[in-house]
Amino acid sequence: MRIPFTKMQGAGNDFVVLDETRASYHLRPEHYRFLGDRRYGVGADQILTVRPATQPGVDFAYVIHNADGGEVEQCGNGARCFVRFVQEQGMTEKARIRVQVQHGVIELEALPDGSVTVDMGAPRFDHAALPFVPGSLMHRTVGQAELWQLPLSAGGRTDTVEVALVSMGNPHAVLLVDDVMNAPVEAVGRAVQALPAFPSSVNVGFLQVLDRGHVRLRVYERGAGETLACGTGACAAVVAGIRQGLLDPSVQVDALGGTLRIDWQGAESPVLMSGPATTVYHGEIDLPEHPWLPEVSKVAA
Ligand SMILES: N[C@@H](CCC[C@H](N)C(=O)O)C(=O)O
Repeated sequence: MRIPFTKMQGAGNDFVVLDETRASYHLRPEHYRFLGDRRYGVGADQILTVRPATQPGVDFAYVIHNADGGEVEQCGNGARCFVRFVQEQGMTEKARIRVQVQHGVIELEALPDGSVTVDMGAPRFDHAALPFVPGSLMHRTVGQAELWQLPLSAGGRTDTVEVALVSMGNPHAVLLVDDVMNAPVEAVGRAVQALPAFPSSVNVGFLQVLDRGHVRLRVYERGAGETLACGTGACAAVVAGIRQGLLDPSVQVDALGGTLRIDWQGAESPVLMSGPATTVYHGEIDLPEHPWLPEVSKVAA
């Protein structure tokens, strides 16, 4: 089957975008994995599929798959690219769009300067929302945040890292670091994801606070490995920093691939995320009925 696609990126977090508003391709997880593969397919951190809305008062639905083929609840950078996509394809003339994602409805606004602001909804901290199963893990309270001590074993040694847990619809564990460029992002990210306390795995953010309105962030994503930026990761990291009393309500987040602005007034107020969204190219790909990829090409679980 030959299918059209659009390659997009938001702050370097890259996407294959599919339009299923007129026809459904009935793709299986191995197809998404193939599309996301950088050698055998197109290559992307996530695959976004635009579909018709199934609820009143909502403009579109979109479904998100990680590069490993797993479906996920939410994607911040993807939401901004989604808006650009439906505008550029002439699918809507609205500047404000309501869209269904797996975990609810989010609102997006295309700004005249070409950037997009997304209302990502209120963060949640209850364990069921992540999900997080603490068992006998210890925690302490700093400001309004609970910091959980996670034991990580590597090379015969056990270290402990402290994380704040935030759900932005999808799960995030956020660690504070002094120097994010030299943080062991992959080793610690993989070890945290593998803990039984995170039965659905978790996105792991490494946050360096530069000042009360400016941070650096790297994220080891569930199902994609380290990406150049993670929108929900930026929201979660800023929320975690504000709750620990380290950050003001409006923060510039420098990711490896670009800059995002995150605003949060606390409590039940929504997290607002602004940043770039760019179309890279349009193409078509022949999708095998039974795509094959070597084990070695598997992305992080
Ligand atoms: N890159 C994304 C997040 C994509 C989903 C994430 N990997 C997960 O599994 O939850 C973003 O910009 O938010």
